Amino acid sequence: MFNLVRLVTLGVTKHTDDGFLTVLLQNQIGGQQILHHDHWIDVPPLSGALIVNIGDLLQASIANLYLITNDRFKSVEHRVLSNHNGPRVSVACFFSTSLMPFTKLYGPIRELVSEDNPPKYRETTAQDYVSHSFSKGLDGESRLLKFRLI
Ligand SMILES: O=C(O)CCC(=O)C(=O)O
Ligand SMILES: [Fe+2]
Repeated sequence: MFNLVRLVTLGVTKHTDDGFLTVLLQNQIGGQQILHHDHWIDVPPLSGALIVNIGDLLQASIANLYLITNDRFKSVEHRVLSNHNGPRVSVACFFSTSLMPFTKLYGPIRELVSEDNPPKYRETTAQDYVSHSFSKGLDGESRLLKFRLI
């Protein structure tokens, strides 16, 4: 249920992750930043600490055992700056079924929607969502817009 992908990071432009959760270990070089109220904040390297990022699918949808949060949780915008203090290594586990051909639909969890808080996203499979993410690339605009109802 997860993909282990990261290798050596040379720098990554602003984006959110397209799965449910990402768990990440970075070495002492640092470089990751999150966007908070329009300011980039360093995520300092802490020996033995893991970074856990919420991804788009957790923000927008929910599976029976996960959550579908209808924007209650937000996928964090983040980026990685490369610097010249030494080789940067990060190891990331992306929790998603990604491009596997599963037909399970993810949409806002019933318990979190109401007349006052209607669903903000239409249902999608993880495969369709990640295909959209791959074709869109990291252009700085949220991929969730395509699935947004209101
Ligand atoms: O290397 C990092 O710190 C993060 C990389 C990242 O954001 C990603 O692969 O999605
Ligand atoms: Fe990321």
